[in-house]
Amino acid sequence: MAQETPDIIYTIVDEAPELARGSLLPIITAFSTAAGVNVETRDISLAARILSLFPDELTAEQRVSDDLAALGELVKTPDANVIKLPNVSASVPQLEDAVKELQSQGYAIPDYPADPQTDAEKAVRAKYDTVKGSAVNPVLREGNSDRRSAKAVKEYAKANPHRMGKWTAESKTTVASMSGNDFFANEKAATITGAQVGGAKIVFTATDGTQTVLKDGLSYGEGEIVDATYLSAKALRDFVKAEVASMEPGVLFSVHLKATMMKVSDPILFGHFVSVYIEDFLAKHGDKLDFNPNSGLGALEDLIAGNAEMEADLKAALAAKPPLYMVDSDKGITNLHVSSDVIIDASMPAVIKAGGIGWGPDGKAADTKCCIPDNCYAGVYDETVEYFKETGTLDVTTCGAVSNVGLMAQKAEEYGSHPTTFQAAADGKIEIVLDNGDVLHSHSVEAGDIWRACTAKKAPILDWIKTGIERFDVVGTGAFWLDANRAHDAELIKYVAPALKAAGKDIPIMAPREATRYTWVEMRAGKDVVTITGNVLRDYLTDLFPILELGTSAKMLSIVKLMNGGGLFETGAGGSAPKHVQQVEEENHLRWDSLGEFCALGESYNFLAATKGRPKAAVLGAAVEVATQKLLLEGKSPERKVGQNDNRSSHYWFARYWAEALAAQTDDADLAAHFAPIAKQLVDGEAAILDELQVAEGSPADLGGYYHADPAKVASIMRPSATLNAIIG
Ligand SMILES: NC(=O)C1=CN([C@@H]2O[C@H](COP(=O)(O)OP(=O)(O)OC[C@H]3O[C@@H](n4cnc5c(N)ncnc54)[C@H](OP(=O)(O)O)[C@@H]3O)[C@@H](O)[C@H]2O)C=CC1
Ligand SMILES: O=C(O)CCC(=O)C(=O)O
Ligand SMILES: [Mg+2]
Repeated sequence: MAQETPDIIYTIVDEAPELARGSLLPIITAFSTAAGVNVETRDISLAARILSLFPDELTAEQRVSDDLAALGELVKTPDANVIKLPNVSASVPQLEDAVKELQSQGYAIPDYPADPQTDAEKAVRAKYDTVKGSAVNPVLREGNSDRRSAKAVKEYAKANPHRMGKWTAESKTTVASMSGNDFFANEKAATITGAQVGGAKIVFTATDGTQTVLKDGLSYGEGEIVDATYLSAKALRDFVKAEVASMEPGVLFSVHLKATMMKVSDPILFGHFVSVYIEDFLAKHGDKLDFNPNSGLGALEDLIAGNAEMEADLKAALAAKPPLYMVDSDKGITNLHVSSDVIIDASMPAVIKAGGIGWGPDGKAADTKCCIPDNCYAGVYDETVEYFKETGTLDVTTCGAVSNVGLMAQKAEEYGSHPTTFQAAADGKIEIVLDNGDVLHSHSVEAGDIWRACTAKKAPILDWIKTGIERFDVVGTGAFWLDANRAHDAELIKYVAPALKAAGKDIPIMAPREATRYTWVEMRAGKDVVTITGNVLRDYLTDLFPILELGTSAKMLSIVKLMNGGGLFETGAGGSAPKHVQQVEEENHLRWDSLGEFCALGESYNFLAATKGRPKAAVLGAAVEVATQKLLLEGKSPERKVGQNDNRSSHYWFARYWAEALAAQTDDADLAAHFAPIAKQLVDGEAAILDELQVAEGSPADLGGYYHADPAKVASIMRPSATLNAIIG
């Protein structure tokens, strides 16, 4: 890292937002420089994170610094002002692809050891495990989450409703969950106090008495909520079998998990769905193949490619089961292809937005059974599905805005649990043993069961309650989503209820299912509603409501108020839209909407102005807001098809409106004088610029790599207008 902390750090990431950065960041940098604001980048892409693991294998020129680790330190300081774009949370197949790509580019990094045997392989695997799954967000999110739509964005969505599928009472779409023995049912929780404060370990004791320390060196503080639970593998398999057996004709089968964030537990859950679905095939060929069902059908197809008998048997095994919900029916990619393809926070809202519809192997829309095995949060989707069956499609022209305040800081709750999640190697018990000798939690488990421990620390809890109350005061309607009948939530309520009483606030506390219905009813009546939730619901709800209200969660403003005073401004609430990259490769049209980036940028300037006394940053921020509103009103956001506005042309309009707003403002005469001629050039150059941006559209684009694209190629694809480049300078 540079000696001095930059005013603003903009992240280098992957996939569509990274392509968008290629065109947007030069504009941001040029405008910032004019106001004396310095913007630097830090690379948190999957490729960079992989390369930073192996300095010894790389040449001096190839080595990259561990920017994520440096940022992880920065966010603990008041100086942090980071704009964080969505990045890939890699599944194992994605990680393997990225490694192969880097090797093909001449980086001598080791293969990903799928089944490490030697110590050397185990060491390599341990390194790769640190970049697997959701490995960035938990490091940077040293604060709680505040996500909402900017007023202009919401008003635009009401005036320009997106397409929605029709909900009818006859829909056969359902949500199916286990009847017990899941994480929800088996949860135990306690709040650490007095002599319990201090170290702890997690110990597995097999039925024959042998003990294994699964995790040592844990440390719990005063007031920290610690919970533990497990999900029975046997109960899960029984559930999957029963749900497959009870399918109605014409309905698609699907499973919705979060294998990226829950990178230890959910790939295993996914694997059970895969192995039940192709049980006939595995019974016949399983022994001959080195196949781990957790990797999905995509990996199996690769493994048996060219073996006609196995290919035919796999086809027959799948045909013997109900039709699967498809990720991409044109390409034959099913729900069970790879665990990172169907991510619940995006996939369930997509089904609901479409009117309870998924796409089947025949490419036709159909009702869908959505399996969400664990009951902790499945009720949110079940209640939503039932609510829409009863009440019909949401009217986006009249509904209110749903915002969220989420407990997230310091790896709160399930999303911090991967280091303390284990699959039981045999029958026995798993316990959390405190240094004072207390057994905090104990569970009897069977081989294969998935056990996990989660924590929520006191300071983040108190900050979350305070922020929740503040937002409630602004919004006027809302609730704390906590279930008094769930062990963890009951401990949290012991914080929330007294805090509400002390503050004299009458904010309801409701279990997720009840709160879901309450929120739909109120927002449908036109009221704005704030949902004050834990970490998982923060993630789920900030996709669910925006995807229905705004068409996409990419348009959300996503602020992380860091605990030590800094600011982290995430762009949107959604992901990195891999489909958008494919479209660029095929026909050089990027439909990624940078609205989330615009919102984050405005906030970041305002934060800089407020915390560092930088009035010029405030002028930039105010002008960003004016430009964003105008862009929406003038309909200059990206559209889906070649020849329409795309990401690049929308950035041109953004730059132009931004320069015009800076030229027109009267708070800073120097900036007005600087931007007046730039605004004029952008106006005069309109025809030439739009023409130059259009030229290559419709033909394939070579990015020189997927995870590690060639910066020169990306720059030339994303900045094809010489006229615009000359003006931006
Ligand atoms: N904060 C983070 O870092 C996050 C990262 N991810 C990562 O993103 C990847 C993809 O996840 P996935 O679940 O497919 O979700 P995405 O949010 O990437 O995509 C879902 C769909 O939402 C629409 N969409 C999303 N963002 C935009 C945008 N800016 N402009 C226009 N449309 C948009 C697209 O619809 P359409 O195709 O119809 O245009 C897209 O196909 C994964 O690798 C995941 O790990 C996911 C969530 C958050
Ligand atoms: O980190 C991830 O994998 C996803 C994060 C996410 O979906 C969110 O915060 O909304
Ligand atoms: Mg999310």
